[in-house]
Amino acid sequence: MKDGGESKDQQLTVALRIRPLNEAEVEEGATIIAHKVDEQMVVLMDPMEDPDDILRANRSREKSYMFDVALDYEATQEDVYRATTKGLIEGIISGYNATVFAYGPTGAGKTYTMLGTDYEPGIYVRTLNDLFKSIEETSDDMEYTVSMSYLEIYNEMIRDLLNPVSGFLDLREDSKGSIQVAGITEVSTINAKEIMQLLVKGNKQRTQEPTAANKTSSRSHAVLEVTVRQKNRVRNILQEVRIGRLFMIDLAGSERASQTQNRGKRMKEGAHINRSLLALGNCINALSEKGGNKYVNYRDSKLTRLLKDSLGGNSRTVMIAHISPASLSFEESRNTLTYADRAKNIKTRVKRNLMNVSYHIAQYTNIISDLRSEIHRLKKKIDAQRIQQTKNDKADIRNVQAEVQLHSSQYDRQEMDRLREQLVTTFREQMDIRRNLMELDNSNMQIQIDTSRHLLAIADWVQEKARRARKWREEYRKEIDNKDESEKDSDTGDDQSDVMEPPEVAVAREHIAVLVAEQRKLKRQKVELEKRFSDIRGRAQKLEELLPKWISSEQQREVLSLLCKVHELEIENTEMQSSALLKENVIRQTDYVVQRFEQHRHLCAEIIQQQRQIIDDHNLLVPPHLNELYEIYMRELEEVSLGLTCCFCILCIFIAYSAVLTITGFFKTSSCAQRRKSSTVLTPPPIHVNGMVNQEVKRKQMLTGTKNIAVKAARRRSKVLESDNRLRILEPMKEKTSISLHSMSENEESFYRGITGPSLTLYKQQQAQIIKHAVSEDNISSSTCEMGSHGESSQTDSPHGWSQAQKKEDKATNRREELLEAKRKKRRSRSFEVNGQALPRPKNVASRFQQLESISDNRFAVNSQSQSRVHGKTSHAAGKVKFPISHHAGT
Ligand SMILES: Nc1ncnc2c1ncn2[C@@H]1O[C@H](COP(=O)(O)OP(=O)(O)OP(=O)(O)O)[C@@H](O)[C@H]1O
Repeated sequence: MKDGGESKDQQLTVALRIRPLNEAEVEEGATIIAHKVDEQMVVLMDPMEDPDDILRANRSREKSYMFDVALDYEATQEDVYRATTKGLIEGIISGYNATVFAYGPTGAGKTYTMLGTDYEPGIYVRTLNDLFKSIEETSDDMEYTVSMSYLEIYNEMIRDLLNPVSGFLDLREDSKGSIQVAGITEVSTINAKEIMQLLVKGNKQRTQEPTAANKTSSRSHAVLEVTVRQKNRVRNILQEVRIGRLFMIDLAGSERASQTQNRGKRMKEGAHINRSLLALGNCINALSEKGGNKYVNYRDSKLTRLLKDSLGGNSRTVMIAHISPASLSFEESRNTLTYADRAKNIKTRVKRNLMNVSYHIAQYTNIISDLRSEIHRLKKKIDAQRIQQTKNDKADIRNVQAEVQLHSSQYDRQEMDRLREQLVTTFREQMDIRRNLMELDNSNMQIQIDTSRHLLAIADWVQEKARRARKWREEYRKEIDNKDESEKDSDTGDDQSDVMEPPEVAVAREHIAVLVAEQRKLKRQKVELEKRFSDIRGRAQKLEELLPKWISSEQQREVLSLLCKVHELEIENTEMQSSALLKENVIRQTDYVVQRFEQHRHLCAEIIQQQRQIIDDHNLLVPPHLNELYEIYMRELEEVSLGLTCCFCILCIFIAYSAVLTITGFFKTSSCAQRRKSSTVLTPPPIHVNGMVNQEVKRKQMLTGTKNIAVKAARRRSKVLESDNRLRILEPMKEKTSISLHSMSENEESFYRGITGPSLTLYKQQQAQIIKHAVSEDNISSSTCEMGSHGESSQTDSPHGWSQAQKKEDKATNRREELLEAKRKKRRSRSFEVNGQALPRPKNVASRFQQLESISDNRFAVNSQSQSRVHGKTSHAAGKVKFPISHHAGT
């Protein structure tokens, strides 16, 4: 399912209805305390107020409330319907979700509003009538299907009101996060009359008991769901299916035990009702809080779980609050008004539910139906042939032999019919399994997409945390600067930025765990299905082999083989559909991967900027090739109004840049100097070079927020790379890293020796390991390594080494380019793989990958050139370069 258009925030509409005073209330001498002042305002007066009581004069509990609509005893059912629900119908038909729910204490008139009476029908009937009218008006162009379900939540259990014998049902959250009632009866209807009959039938099943507060008190929450699916009759290439859902909910009334005088079973019901309404109240409270990270606990009751989308998700929602005007109900009315008042602040985010069904899939369906009619025709032909043959046999008196053989041929025919039946059954079974496998693949894809969505939410939080940590550090640094030296020594500077993880992130983690479990389950199911499929296929093949033995005429044989062919085609057809859907999902999955790269880019940019800031702030001298890399990075930023592809190549530069920082131990050294200057030290992330972490750097890293972000970023980066090996991101990285390692000159090495002193041995060991790893993993990187090292040695060994080295470098660059081109070709020809299945690569994804590949390759070329330049420069300018050692020594 795809989102249709933009989503927009929408405020919950709150209406208030005051019912007329009833006989019982009049008998008890109640006065009217709730008044409608105007179309939107109501006033509730305190019945305890005594105008002559001077002491209470300033403690008035009279209060006025504003709502979207205010209705009193004068309002008819039609008025209520028009003011609250009529406006939703157009939206439902266009594919929006909507909810109308009646809220209020027991006996306040909720069922009257929603269901009404035979003479004064309520919102259910009026809405459905109008809905069908609208459908009829547009049915020339549009094709509609309407289905409905009706359930009640009684004592925290769900009952199907259209099929009460089905027992209690469970609520399940599907992979898209929307709540479904497992096993609920969904009746497809074609007209309003039928839906009304179903409604009446369902209502009879609803739990209703007389209580002291209401003779026909509903002891359950009733939920009527109507789903409208709409699609254009004229077929387009991309056919849209709009799905609008309407929930109409008649809640049970909140009640006070004293008022209802309930005992035993009734009291238990009341407790359940109150519990779920309390949960609803809590959700309303949480949702109505403005700003901040609000956590809404929908899980406390079935009612709130079911209303999740209506309250906080994708739905236009109308709440009709009900109160009695009687002075006896003051407390209940006040509570209801307070909740309704809060509910006004709730915002939902509505979007149209569109499903783009590729018309090609519809075409495949047409092919299937064509094939079916072909099968039908062929079967008829077989029968006709059989009759004809029998007639001929009887008419031809000369063929005495045929009479003799009649028995045996009849036996043959029976046997063949049996065989044919078996064949058809096995084909049908195969088709079913194929379809199930297709559905499993789809669900699996959906799970992967959802997992990515949740991972993104977690990644967002990690970034936010890093931002907060940075802010805190800056403030802390400022504070430290303001303090004098003695205070600095005593101040340990505990990190105050450690903030609690928001509930959404915890929920995202929970969801991921659930999704992983679900994925495992699907995998098991798939294995089973595949096994069954291969068994059935084997059986079908055996049957096909047996066929010719039982067939008496050539014509019949042909017909039957055609029949088989038809089934084969049908199977192929299903496979095509499956692969089309898979491709669509792969595209969506790729979008998520791209999003994740985008996030990485932001993180990388931040780290680079921060590190650069430190270098600038403290006038640190950096090795020239590092500067070179930084320049390329900055150029890259300036050049383009960065598209997606650039985030990838910048990420690569960042990796090379950080790898150089890490490998050279630059920050190790500068951090020592830094530490003496200030208490805040930032270190680069431990970069995974061909899967290894520079342990020395890791050990030296200070306990700052940067470390956490960097470690997480590195981990995430390596995960992303693993997960999408099609991008072959590691190769340019490896190449870059190995080049940066090997293109280091003797001078540079001595420079590092000077800086790092004792850690040089360790650094050399690591370097050797990295190179070994790179060589064993990739031919290209190994060849570049070799080339790099040759260039170096000739450069340093010979006095005329520069020109020779230059030539060798050029040769090496050419060789590298050749190898890359070969690799690129190989990559392009490679098929697009999903779950081990080879698929042709979809056009737009292929072009996106090509962009990424070419940029990464270009980047590599530029980078390797720049490396060569750095190489040359360093050896020439060795005498001029002022290395950080002087800075270090100076400090
Ligand atoms: N606006 C109204 N006009 C006339 N009668 C009404 C109105 N509202 C409610 N009533 C009557 O008041 C009585 C109680 O109403 P209703 O059963 O709808 O209350 P309720 O809020 O659904 O109660 P419960 O939560 O106990 O089910 C019914 O007899 C109903 O006909």
